[in-house]
Formats: sequence, C-alpha cells, structure tokens
Amino acid sequence: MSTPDYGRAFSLMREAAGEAWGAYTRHAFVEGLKDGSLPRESFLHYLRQDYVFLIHFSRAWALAVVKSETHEEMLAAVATVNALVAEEMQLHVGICEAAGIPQEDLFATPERPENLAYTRFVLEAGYSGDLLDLLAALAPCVMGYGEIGARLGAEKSSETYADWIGTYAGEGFQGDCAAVGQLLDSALERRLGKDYANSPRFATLCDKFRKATELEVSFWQMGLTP
Ligand SMILES: Cc1ncc(CO)c(N)n1
Repeated sequence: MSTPDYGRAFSLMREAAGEAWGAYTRHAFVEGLKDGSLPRESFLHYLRQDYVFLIHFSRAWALAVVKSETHEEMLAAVATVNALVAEEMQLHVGICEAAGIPQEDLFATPERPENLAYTRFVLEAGYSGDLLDLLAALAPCVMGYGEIGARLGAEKSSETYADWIGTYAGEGFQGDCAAVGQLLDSALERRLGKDYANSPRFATLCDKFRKATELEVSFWQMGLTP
C-alpha cells in the first residue's frame, strides 16, 4: 500500500521527526486495532479520553481561525473545526452510547495527564506563536491518523474496530488531511517564502512537530493502561 500524499511540508517534517513517527503510527495500540486484539476496555477508555482530547483540539483549530492572515486560511481552519465537532466527535458519541456510556458522562471524563499535556502543548504553541507554530503542533494529529486510517483500511485482519478504522480511512477524513497539508504548505510559503525549508525557522517548527508526535505516542500508551 502506498502512503497517502499530504503535501511537501508534511513530508519534510515527518522525515525530520525520525523514529518518533513510526513509534506513533505503528504503536502496539494501533496494531491491536488492526487485528482486533486490543481489549475493549482499553478501546473505550481511549475513546473517552479522546473525546476530551477533541474538545481541546477543536479549540486549538478555532485558534487557527484567530491566527489566520487570509480568507483562504480562515476557510481551511473553519472547515477543520466543523469536521472535528460535527463529524469526528459524533463517532465517539455513537460508539460510547452503544457501549452504554451516555454523552453527559463522556463530557465529564476526568482528563488523564498524558491527554492534558498534549492538548495544552498544542494550545500553547498557538497562544504564544503564529499560525505556523500552531500548525506544526497540529499536523501530527491530523495526518498521523490519516496515515494510520489508510494503512489499517488496507491491512486490517478483523472487523472488530472497523467503524473506527473506516472513519479515518474514509474520503471525508482523507480529504481533511489533504486540505490541512495544503494549508501547511501555503501558510509556510506565504510567511517564509518558497525556500522555507532552508530557513532557520523551519527547524524550530520541525521540533514542534516532533514533540507533538512524541505526545501522540504517550497518548496511545495511556490508552493501553485504563
Ligand atoms: C490523540 C488524537 N490524535 C489525533 C486525532 C485525530 O483527530 C485524535 N482523534 N486523537
């Protein structure tokens, strides 16, 4: 299976993240989703935490609207806020409701430190930086799940977590990843020029990308320990 193409900047940042990228996208939790061996309890625990994650993640994308400098950037950020709140969070509500966890309980889930660390890291990148700092911290979440979804959609050996896999492998989410990849490329070119990859600033953005990737690894690990 070929890896989906989410743009030039994403490829460069993923490359610069080194081993952390594989540790994230091929984590034991992910392999357990693929072959169905992940315990249901871990999955539901992860989903509850991820619902809280998505609340703060949506706030971070709303901050991307605030930090936008063009109408086009605003449109891309607004579309992502909507995809998160109106589509992805609905998946969590649906699966948890079917498992007997009502939506009110989901919203009141006590936040685990790994979850808190990740989302506040992303928000902080946006509060104290510009759109580039924020996007560098947001990109691993979006495109990482895009890569995982595409691979598991092609390689899964069990239907146990097919709903979850289908959400991230599907056209909707894959389209969101492509759009975020384009936003990242154009935001970089607008602020740093076409040769952005050789600017000193790019190295600091790659650091943010790598840090967020490491926080994704911790998030999966947290999922394995209900
Ligand atoms: C932790 C985490 N990262 C990324 C995504 C994809 O939006 C998600 N739902 N949860």
